[in-house]
This record gives sequence, structure tokens and C-alpha cells, in this order.
Amino acid sequence: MICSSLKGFQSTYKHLQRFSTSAACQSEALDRTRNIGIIAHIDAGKTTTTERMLFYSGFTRRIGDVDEGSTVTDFLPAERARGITIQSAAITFHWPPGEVDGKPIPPAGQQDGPIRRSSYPHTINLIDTPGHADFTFEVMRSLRILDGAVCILDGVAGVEAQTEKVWNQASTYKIPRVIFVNKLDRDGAAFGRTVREVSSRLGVYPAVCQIPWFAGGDGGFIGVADAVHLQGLRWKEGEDGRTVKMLDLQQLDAEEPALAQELRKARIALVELLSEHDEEIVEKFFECEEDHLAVSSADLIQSLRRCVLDQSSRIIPLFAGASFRNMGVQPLLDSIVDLLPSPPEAPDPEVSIGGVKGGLRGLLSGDLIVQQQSEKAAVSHKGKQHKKKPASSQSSSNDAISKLQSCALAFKVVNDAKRGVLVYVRVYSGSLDRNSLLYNTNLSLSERAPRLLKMYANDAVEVDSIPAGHIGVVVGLKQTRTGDTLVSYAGNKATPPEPLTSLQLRPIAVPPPVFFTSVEPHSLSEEKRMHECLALLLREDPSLHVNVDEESGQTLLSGMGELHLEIARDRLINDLKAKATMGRIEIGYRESPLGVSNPTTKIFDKEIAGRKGKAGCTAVAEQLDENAEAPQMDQDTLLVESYDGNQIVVRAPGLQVDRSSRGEEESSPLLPPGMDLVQFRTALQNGAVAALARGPQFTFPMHNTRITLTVDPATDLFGNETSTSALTSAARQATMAALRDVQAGSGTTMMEPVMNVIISVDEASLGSVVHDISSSRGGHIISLDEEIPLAGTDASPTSQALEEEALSPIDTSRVYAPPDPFETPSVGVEIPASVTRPRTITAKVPLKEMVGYLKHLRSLTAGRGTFVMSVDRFENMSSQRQKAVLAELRGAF
Ligand SMILES: Nc1nc2c(ncn2[C@@H]2O[C@H](COP(=O)(O)OP(=O)(O)OP(=O)(O)O)[C@@H](O)[C@H]2O)c(=O)[nH]1
Repeated sequence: MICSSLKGFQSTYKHLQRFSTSAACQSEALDRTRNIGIIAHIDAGKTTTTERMLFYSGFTRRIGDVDEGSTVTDFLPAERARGITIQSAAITFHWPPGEVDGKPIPPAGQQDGPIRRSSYPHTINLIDTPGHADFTFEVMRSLRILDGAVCILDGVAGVEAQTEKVWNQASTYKIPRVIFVNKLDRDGAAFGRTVREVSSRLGVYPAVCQIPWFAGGDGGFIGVADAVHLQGLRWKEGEDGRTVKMLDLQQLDAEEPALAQELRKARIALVELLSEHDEEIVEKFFECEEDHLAVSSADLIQSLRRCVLDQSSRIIPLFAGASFRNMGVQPLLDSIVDLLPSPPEAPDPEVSIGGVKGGLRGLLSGDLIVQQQSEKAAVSHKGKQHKKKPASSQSSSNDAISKLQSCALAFKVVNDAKRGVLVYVRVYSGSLDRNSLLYNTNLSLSERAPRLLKMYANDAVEVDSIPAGHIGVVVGLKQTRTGDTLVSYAGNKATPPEPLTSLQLRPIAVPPPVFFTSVEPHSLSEEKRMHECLALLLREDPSLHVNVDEESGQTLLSGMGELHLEIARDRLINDLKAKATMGRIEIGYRESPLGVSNPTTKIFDKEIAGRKGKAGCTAVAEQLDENAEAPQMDQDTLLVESYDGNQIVVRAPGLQVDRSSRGEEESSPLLPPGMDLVQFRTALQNGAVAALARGPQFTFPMHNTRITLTVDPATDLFGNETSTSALTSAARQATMAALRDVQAGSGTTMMEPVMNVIISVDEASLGSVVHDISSSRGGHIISLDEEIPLAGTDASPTSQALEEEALSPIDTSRVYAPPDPFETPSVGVEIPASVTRPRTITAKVPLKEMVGYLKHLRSLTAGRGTFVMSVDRFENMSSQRQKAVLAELRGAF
């Protein structure tokens, strides 16, 4: 017998392409769409499982093999070489195979009836998320566009540190999930233990829908027993897995009685678990005269679905398999369609607009009230926004929101050798149409969308529009970066009406870079091309930063981890073919003032590009007190901006700003001709930012520094001669002088990145690991066995969701898990749980001491320990430590 989902298996890749003509694409019903991602610890089998999904859906003709480097999803050469997934590729396929439009759709409202969702084709948009700790930010960026996720666990390793981290990240967006326990064919696979770990470490109730089928109870892994359908599924070893033998409970009783018995237990546990959280299944249970085995599979699937969509139940369906052996993947695909939400069923995506946060649906329905920004809230962002007018009426805000035609999130920018720069978007409302004007609310600029595509890994189909809930690609955007929000709006104004200009979909904080390296072009003529390539890299990944050191002329590239920069190097040199060399990867220290400078004034007076430029500026540099309140915006203060851990304040007393006009049009009669207030502010701010990139004593970028720039219109502005570049130069010189002044006076200190580290070890190694962290590495142990959510720098929008997750602990003794055949010795001696009990150490450790830590941890823990870390903060270094680090750095050259 063939698995029901595979009956229609005939589709070929070509066939799907033909299906995806633009008209067909647009009519794909939203309720038959799943935007999902796969999350996992590195090497748990994401790529292998994805490849099997593509094969069974008819998308590929042969099974790609990760180890051979021929997979569809990991398509960048750098990924192939490393065998890990570093770029999120969005792939669209159909499950079960077939034309989504070709089959009759069950009438509305009947989807929950007897017809199983997985019995008719659905469109699955699969986003492959990266698994390495260095790519936390990238993980968050991909996660936030998902409506559901599959979490893959390695059945041997169980729940790993990275799994917990990604799991928590998914929790911040309340993403409904199912779990797939993979690699059950491997020696040492322990399904039962993994199930228990799911409850103890992830804090959820595992709804065990399948249990593994080991031949004869303790032989090889040959299939799964399904507690929902009460049947055994057996795959033939060595085949491609398309043929599945299905055995009902009676057949299973005859063939594998012990498994059949365990399956009954699993079914009882499943019904019991669901009954604790879902009233409707209780009713069905009573209708079946309290016979757990008599509850229909359709009722169970509906109950599971309700629980998955209602996150408060904390129920996570759990499946079993070995994707490398082609086992268990089709039922997993069925579960994606059956249990994970369609876009309208997914949690309302968070937006921020006009200083208010809430859900997008609430915003569109008028439930989320957006006030126009008040004077006090006028602390600017990236120097683009500024002091706003006194609150305007609520109705103008509503009018503006009613003009919103569509909004979309650019979740990935990829440079494609054939097609140019591709911007992957997830559309959240309305429909993104070809040729529409898109306003980028992060960059405050508009771009047209000349071409739209639907992507099939390395292949694409042109479409006229991408409707809400769907994922597609915009080709031809010149500026948009990964993570930017794009909106289209009614009317033909150059910018959308406020507050739409500030609409951000699922905003995330960019963590500070903690490693850097120099990038040198091979020759002067290569420099331009190198900078173009770097600009592209930054569009792809805004967590990379590029900085040109004005004094040495060196280009510095900084990022979040060593691997992060190594991948950037690969992209730059091997993929983008920039003729450049990268230096050593080093820790990004910072410099910070220990006091306050005298006011230092500089008048810049020089020809710039053949034009006389003259401007003046006074700067004060001081230590920024994190706890002190930001300066108030007043008549003379034009800007208070936080930037990379520093704060820039721009003041211009006596500028006579005319605040009668609206927003961006603020002006002053005293400004140089042709210059508006935005240009004035931005020019000064740019000067300070450039100077802050290099500290006066140690040459590391400044941190915890407040620069106050003051321009006196009477003495610092010189009419036509004061260009924006002259203002920038004056601000830069004044800031540099102020930094030198503070160094000469109170002095400056070096700061180093300190990491929030979470280490997982077993009881036996706990002592040595704790000792090593606290004595040899200068770390502080924060807690044992208490998961402290990683700080805001973990790219999490807020730790609130994690706090919410920290609900009552799960009573693991009540969690059903089948016994593991290879777990306990046959002599019946139970290994005390305490010896193998996983322990979690949370500590703060200087990043320098964590370089190469994995190897050391492995040696301390017989290879079992794992850890994850994220930047906590920059901390002042003692002079002794400063000396030691400087000596080491100098020695390196
Ligand atoms: N024995 C066995 N090996 C597997 C299974 N699934 C994956 N593997 C192997 O595990 C290794 C990692 O698999 P991948 O699919 O690359 O894992 P991944 O999670 O995509 O890894 P990254 O892309 O690096 O995050 C490869 O060598 C696979 O062949 C399985 O079911 N059984």
C-alpha cells in the first residue's frame, strides 16, 4: 500500500514550473499556503530533510546529498564547502504534489470536517534558516516572517544548546511549531530521552504522534508507529522512501506485538494530553465511550491543530524519522499542512508605527490607536526623523493608515549571478504589484519594483503581483537591504503620509559587531569595485559594518563572530570576485572617555572639490551615563541620536527655526541658501560619527561617549560657503579635538565585549567547567540550571515573550515517552539520573576568553558539552588587562 499523500506523486519540476504562471500564482488560496521554516541545532539534518521534502513533492528528480555538496537549498559555494546552511533560501513547492488550483477546494468552513487538509495540494513556502550561533541575527530575520516552523532534533544528541536558543527565538515571535526527531537510525539514538528533554528543556508538552519502529524491538530503525492513525509505517531500507508499507493495528499486533502494545500506550497518552487542553476532544472522547483507541484520527488532528495554534496550551506535536534514510519525511510534510497555520491563522505580526507598538491586523482594523509623535518623543532615529509637530489629530493618523495599499518585509537580499540583486519579500497586507512605488521606511526613500518573481530555489517565474501572505522576490531595487520594511500607498506624493513613514514590521535590534578585520584592495584600481562589493554585502547582511579609518585609509569590516567574517570574506573574494585581501580577524575593542572635555571649536576653511567650503562647530566629548536621561529636545536642540553605543546631540541656539510648516519642511532663515534643516543636522551628525570611529588613544571605535555639537549661526555659518561637506568636516575636526582633549585631561579607557554564555554539560563535568570559566577565564557565573533569557543584544525584539514563556514548570514525570531500547543496561541497573542529568551554566565572560572555547569545552566534557553566547555589553577593562591585551595585539603585528 502506498501512503495516501503519495498517491498523486507524478509531478515533475517542469510541471510545477508550468503551473506557476503568474495568474495561477496569484490565485493560490491563502488558506492553502504555509510559510514555514526549519529550525535546528547545526547538523541536526535541516538540509537533508529539506532535500527529501523537495524530492517527495516532485520538485527535484533526485535526492540531493549534503555530503556530496549537491543540495538545492545550500546553493552558495561557501555553504557547499562548509556543508552548513548560511543563507536563508526561500523555496516554494506543493504538498501533496499536484496543482493547487486543479483540485476542488472543500467548501469554506468544511476544512475542519472529515476532509484532511493533507489530502489536497497546498503551497509550501519553505525558508531555510541558518543554524550557527554566529548567524543569530540572520536567524531572527528569517524567523520573523514565518507562520510556522518545524524544529528538527538530532535523536542522538537530543535537545542541544543551539536548539534551545533558536527555540526561544521562535517563541519571541510566538511561532507555532512541530518537532521532528531525526537520525533515529544512528547508534545511540534515544527517542524517549529526547521527548523528555523536549519537556524539560524547551518547557512544552510533547504530543508524541509517532514512536520509532526498531525491527524486533532492538534491531535497526525501519519505520514509525503512528499514534494518530493507529498504524505502522515501514520503509524499505536502501530505497528512495517513496513506497511506504502501512500496517493497521491488527497487522502490527501480528507482526510486531510489542510495538503495537506501545502504540496503544502512545495513543492513550495523546488523547489524555489533548484532553487536558482542549474541551472539544473531551467531548469526542465521551462520544466514543471513553475508549482512547476509538477517537477518530480526524478528530485528533483537529484537536492537535487547535492546540498548536493556541500557544497557551504549550502542546507541541512530535514526529519521528531518519531523513537521511528516507524515513518519516512524508508524514512530516502532512503535519505541516495539517497542523501549522495558514497566513491568516498565524499570530498577528508586530508593527511599530509613530512610537506605538501593536499588531498589524489591529492597526488596519483601527484597534491600534496611533498618536502622532509628540514633542517629547522626538528623539531621532538615524538622523532621518526629527522633532515633530505638536500632536495632530487622530483622524489624520487614521486617514494615513487608510492610504496604506500594501506592506512587505524584505527578509533577504541575495546577489544572483544571473538575475542581479534579488530582494525576497514577505507581503503582509494588500498586494505588492509590479511597477508600484515602494517607500522604504528604514531608509526613508522610495524605489520602484520593476519586476516580481516567484522563486523555486535556483529557478524563477515572473509574476504581476505578490498578494498578502505570500513570499516572492523583487528584482531591480537599488537600495533596499535585508530587514527593511516597504510600503505602497494611495496618492502620488513622494513620501507616504505620516505616520506611515515610520511603519516597521517586526523591528529587530541590530547587535553590535564584536570582531573586525581589515580589507585591502590588491591595487588602487580595484578599490572602487571592492567598495561596491562591500556595499552589496552590507545590503545582504546589515549586521556587517564597514568603516574607513580616515587616518590610515584602511577599510575595516566588522561583524558578530569569526565565522560571520569568514563567510563575508568568502562572499567578497570567491563569490563577488573582489580583488582584495582580508587581514586577521580580531576582537573589536572600544575606547571610552573617563570624564568630560573642554568645549573645542574648529573652523574648517578649505576648498572641497574645487569649491570653497567654510563652516565652524564646537564639540564637547564626555562619558555617557547610561542611566542618565537623554537631553530634552528644546528650541535649541535639533537632534538627540543614539548611534552604536554613543549619543550625538546637535544644538544651534539662535537658529530661529520656523516650526510653522510640517515635518521635514522645517526651515530657518539663517541656514545657508538651499540647505534645509534635515541636511544641516545630518551633515553635522555624519562628522561626529566619522570621528567616533577612531578613539584618540587606542584607535578603537568610541563607545559610551556623548558628543554635543553646537553651531552658532553668527560665527559658524558663512552663507554660500557653508556647504554640507564643510559642516561635516568642521564637526569631524571638532569632535576629534574634543576626544583628544578628554584623553589629555581625564583620560580614556579600553572596553571589551563581554558575552552572555550558556553552557550545557552533564553533571559529571559541571565542576571542572565552572572552575575553568571562573578562574581561568575571568568569567562570572550568573546561575546554574536557570535559563536567563539572552539580553536584548541577542537580536531579540524583546525578552517579554521569553518571560511569558517562563510559565509554570512542566511536570516531566507525567510526560509520555516510549522506552529506549538501547538506553538502560539489561542487568536492570538504573543509572542514577543525576549523573547524566543535563546542567546549564549561565555566565558572563569576556569575549577574548571565549575564542576557541568549543575545543576546550569538548576536552573538558568528553565531547558532550555545548554552548551558545551573545553579546551582553562592553565593559571597561582594568589597566592591567588593558596592558596585557595591548601587548598581545602589538605582538601580533
Ligand atoms: N545517520 C543519519 N545521518 C543524517 C540524518 N540526517 C542527516 N544526517 C547527516 O547529518 C549531517 C548533517 O546534516 P545536514 O542536513 O547538513 O544538517 P543541517 O542541519 O542542514 O546542518 P547545517 O546546514 O550545517 O545547519 C550530514 O552528514 C547528514 O548526512 C539521518 O537521518 N541519519
